[in-house]
Parts: sequence; structure tokens; C-alpha cells
Amino acid sequence: MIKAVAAVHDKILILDFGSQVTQLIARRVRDARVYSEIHPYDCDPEFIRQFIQEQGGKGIILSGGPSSVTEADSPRAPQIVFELGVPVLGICYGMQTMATQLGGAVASAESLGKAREFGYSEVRAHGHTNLLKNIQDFSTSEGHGILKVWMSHGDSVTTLPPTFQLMASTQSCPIAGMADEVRRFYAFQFHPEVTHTLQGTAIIERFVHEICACKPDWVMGDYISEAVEHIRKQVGSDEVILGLSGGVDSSVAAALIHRAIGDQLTCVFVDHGLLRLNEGDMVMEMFARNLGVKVIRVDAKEKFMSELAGVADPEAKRKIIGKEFVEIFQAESGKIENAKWLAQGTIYPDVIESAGKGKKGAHTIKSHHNVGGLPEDMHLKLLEPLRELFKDEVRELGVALGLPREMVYRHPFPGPGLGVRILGEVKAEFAHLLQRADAIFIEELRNTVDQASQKSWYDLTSQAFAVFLPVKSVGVMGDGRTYEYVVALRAVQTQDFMTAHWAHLPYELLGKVSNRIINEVRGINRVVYDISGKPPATIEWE
Ligand SMILES: Nc1ncnc2c1ncn2[C@@H]1O[C@H](COP(=O)(O)OP(=O)(O)OP(=O)(O)O)[C@@H](O)[C@H]1O
Ligand SMILES: O=c1[nH]c(=O)c2[nH+]cn([C@@H]3O[C@H](COP(=O)(O)O)[C@@H](O)[C@H]3O)c2[nH]1
Ligand SMILES: NC(=O)CC[C@H](N)C(=O)O
Ligand SMILES: [Mg+2]
Repeated sequence: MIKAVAAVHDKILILDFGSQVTQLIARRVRDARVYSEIHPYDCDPEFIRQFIQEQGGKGIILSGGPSSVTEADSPRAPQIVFELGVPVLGICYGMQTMATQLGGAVASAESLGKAREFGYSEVRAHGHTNLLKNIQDFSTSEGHGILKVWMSHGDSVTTLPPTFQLMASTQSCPIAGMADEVRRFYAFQFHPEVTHTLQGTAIIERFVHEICACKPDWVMGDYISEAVEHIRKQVGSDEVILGLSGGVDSSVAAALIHRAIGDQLTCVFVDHGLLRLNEGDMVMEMFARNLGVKVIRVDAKEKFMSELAGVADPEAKRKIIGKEFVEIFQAESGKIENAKWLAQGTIYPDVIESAGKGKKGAHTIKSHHNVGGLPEDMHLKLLEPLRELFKDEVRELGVALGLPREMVYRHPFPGPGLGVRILGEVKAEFAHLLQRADAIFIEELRNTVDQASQKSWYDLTSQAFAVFLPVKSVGVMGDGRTYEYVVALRAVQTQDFMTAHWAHLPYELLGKVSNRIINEVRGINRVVYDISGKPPATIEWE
């Protein structure tokens, strides 16, 4: 979250022990319209004291994490967390360290002779703590409340700390929740922050609104004014270059930064030859019309194509594209006096999927060009005001900033563009074929309205595009033999782009798109539809 926040909001401190889903805790707290900040578990105790006693902090949440409290030197919460008199919620590792620090005991699955527990579980909610009262998914014939939750742990609390009572249990995890209602310390072994825990939002809302007594007063309008103030402080009188793609994120970042620093911002739009059909002209036109921001268009088609020639490996291509982008940004910044910052529309999913930097044990799925690909010696400082937001929040912010709906609700388009949609080696010839096939697909999605919802299939899908497969297959057209390339269509539905379903497009629509592509794009004689979800596939093919 933006750190320079006025003390007027009630807020929650989240201490991060390195979980993959810590951001989701902040997300759920934000959904409850309460401001929160994430800080590392080992931050200065004096910072924590000030946060709580001087800046409106009303409660603390301890995240999960990959360590095991049973190991020597594993992380602990600063003791002050338990001494400030505010409510504390421990989640998974957060529960385990709370138990350990307050006099309970934790053991590993191995030492207990049990299996580790990952995924769906049903938890019995015991007693009537203030946190869980009347929150349940269903109740059993004996009248026990049951919560459907998501678990991900090896260790478990085996002895409650003195003064704690049992709050939840499962067969395999007898202490799945614990509470000390006098001190208002609560903890769960399961993860209330993930959407698979159906009552998770209700639990987090109960914690922040009722247990911590935070006012639900955090809205996008505040986000804007606080982000604006923060950007002004950070940038001072420096000039800022922003990588503008015409996509949602960089457009919203541009509007936000422009609101903060006006003409100190110059946007750089790179045409790398791997954009959608006519995209370059459209982006320039859209910006001139809507934003009143300075935009420079850089034609780098030849440079990108020559650097990519002969390279087939997806990660290698991504790294080259990332490097070329930065070189252009550096070169452009050299032309502007006092340009010291590179702004990008990086959002939270880019950050997690790319590297999970600073997160022990996190895997790199793919290097998003704007995160993994930046060189060490870049002389520009990074300004990324959307780095902790999810896509739907970025859209909400865009609307609040007054951007037109057509811009804010466009499907995302990856920075490396068709470079990761032409499998293997990128060639200009393939890019031309793909641009036309893709444009037909998008046009038909826009023009086909679903009767039930009265929405177009473009609006009913989160992202849709064509992929070029560099394999040839045999066909017959006009009695003649063809031997040409294949295009795959991809359309997905997703909320946060972290997981996605393939879209069940109507057969008639798919049929029409296939017909048009094969008839109109000479060089393609076969169209297939991708029916893989994410996971196990990803949205893009590379
Ligand atoms: N052609 C481009 N020219 C300049 N900068 C770009 C270009 N493509 C991507 N970028 C930079 O990389 C960032 C990440 O790209 P990404 O595609 O994730 O976001 P976006 O294009 O702003 O939004 P969307 O996700 O809706 O496509 C952008 O915010 C932008 O700063
Ligand atoms: O700006 C970007 N630079 C990249 O390098 C990149 N790779 C994937 N994407 C977009 O991220 C979302 C998730 O995509 P994946 O499921 O393929 O990882 C989808 O929306 C993808 O289009 C990128 N965006
Ligand atoms: N998700 C977590 O916080 C896991 C905590 C701890 N590493 C365990 O396996 O039990
Ligand atoms: Mg984009």
C-alpha cells in the first residue's frame, strides 16, 4: 500500500512472514474498506509502536509463511505485538508463532506421524467467540457449525497457550483455531484471506470492523489523494518518464501520476512491431483525446525484430524484450533534462508471478518484461504506484480518475505483445498474419451479444486473443491443396488473472471466427480453440 498515509484512517498492520498470499490479506482488508499496510515481520518494534499508538493502528495480522517454528532461528513476531493492547489475528504460520511465543506448543506433521494438509478442508467452529459467532457455511445434524476452508500447512499447534480457548478444529488438526477473548488474540490454521475459504471475507470483516473497531472509510477517492501526495513527495521537482502501452495499467498509472505532477510527466509509447493491428495509431489518438498528457511514440520495430531473430526460447525472448524496452526508456530519458524516474503500470500479479522477489521458496513462472527484465545498472529510479493493486482495483481507480470506460475495460495486452503469442522464433511475416487473425477474433467477440445477459462476448471474457503456431498442416481450399500455418484462439474468464477458466464461447461464434480467419488471412488454413484452465496452463502460451 501507499505508505504516506495521513493518520486520519483507522488502519491495520500486517506483518509478513513470507506467505505467497500475504497480499490477499491486504486485499480482503481493503474489501472491508479499511486501510492496511504490509511490513516485514522483523520491522523495528518502535515503528510498530508508533503505527499503533500514534498513527491510528487498531489491530495487527500475522501472515503465514514457509518457515517452521520448530526450527531454530525461525522468524518470530516482535514481542511488542502482544503488548500494545490491540487485537491480533494470526494466520497459519502467524498462529504457530503466536502459540509458540505465548506459551503453547507446535509440532511438525512428521513428528506427529501425520500427513501434511494442503487444500480444501471442513472445519468445525467451536464455541461462540466474538470472531466466529454466526459465521458458518452450514451446520451438522448435531448443530455444529462448519466452515469450508483452504489449508496449507505441515506444522500444527498441539498445546494451547494458557488463557486461550479452542475456536476451531478438524479431524486431522485438533487445534485449527484458538482465541483469547480477554486480550483479543485470535488465530487460525486455515487461510481466511483466500477466496476458497468461503466465509473468509466475513471473518476478516468481523475482525477489522468489530474486534478492532476500524471505521470502514477507505475508498478509492482516498487512495487517489493519498497516492498523489505520496508521488509528489517522492518525485519532488524531478521529471518522470512513463512506459505507456495503451493498456489499462499504464493508462491508469499515467492518469494518476499526471494528476500528481502534471507536465513533469512524459509518456513513452514503444511500437515494437508486436502490437495488435492498428494499435499504435489508436493509442496515440486515444491519449491525445482523453488525457492531455505528453506522449512520445518511438518506432523500434526494426531493432526489436533484429534482436529477436533466431531466438526461440520464451524466457530468452522475454529478457530481450525487457532489455530493449529499458534501453529505449533510458535513451528517451537522456533527452529530457532532470529525468530521474521510470514509471510503469506494474500491478501486483506481475510482481508475484515474475519472481516472488524476497519471498523464500517462491518459483519464477515467467519473467514479466517490466519486473524480471530490468537491468541492474538502470540509472532511472522506479515509480510504480499500482504495484500493490489487483486488476479490478486498478479499473476502479481508473474510473475514479475519470478515464473513459472503453479504456478501463479493455482486455489486458502483455508488454512483450505478439512476441509471446508467436510461439518460438518471432518473424515479421508471422506477426502480420497473427495481427489480422486476432483482429477478426476480437471484432466478432465485440459484435456477438449474449442473449441472456445482453452483453457482448468481449465484455463477457476477461482476455481473448489469437496465438500463432509455427506448424503447418494440410488443407483443401477451392479444390487445391494447402499447406499452411495454424492459429489457436484463447479466451478466458478470470477475476484477478491468477487463476482462469477457458471461456465457453458459443459454437456459432467460434465457427464464424474460424471461417473468417481461414478465408481472409491467406497463410492460415486451420483454427483451433484452447480449452485449458490456469492452472495448469497459463493465460499466454509463453
Ligand atoms: N509498448 C509499450 N510501450 C511502453 N511501455 C510499455 C509497452 N508495453 C508495456 N509497457 C510497460 O509495461 C507495463 C506492464 O505492461 P502490462 O501489459 O502489464 O500493463 P498495461 O499494458 O499497462 O496494462 P494491460 O495489463 O491492460 O495490458 C506497462 O504498464 C507499461 O509501463
Ligand atoms: O505486461 C505484461 N508483461 C508480460 O511479460 C506478461 N506476461 C503475461 N502477461 C499478462 O499477465 C496475465 C497472466 O498471464 P499468464 O497467465 O500467461 O502468466 C495475462 O493477462 C497476460 O497477458 C504479461 N503482461
Ligand atoms: N502456510 C503457512 O503459513 C505454513 C506454515 C508452516 N510453514 C507449515 O507448514 O505449517
Ligand atoms: Mg499491456
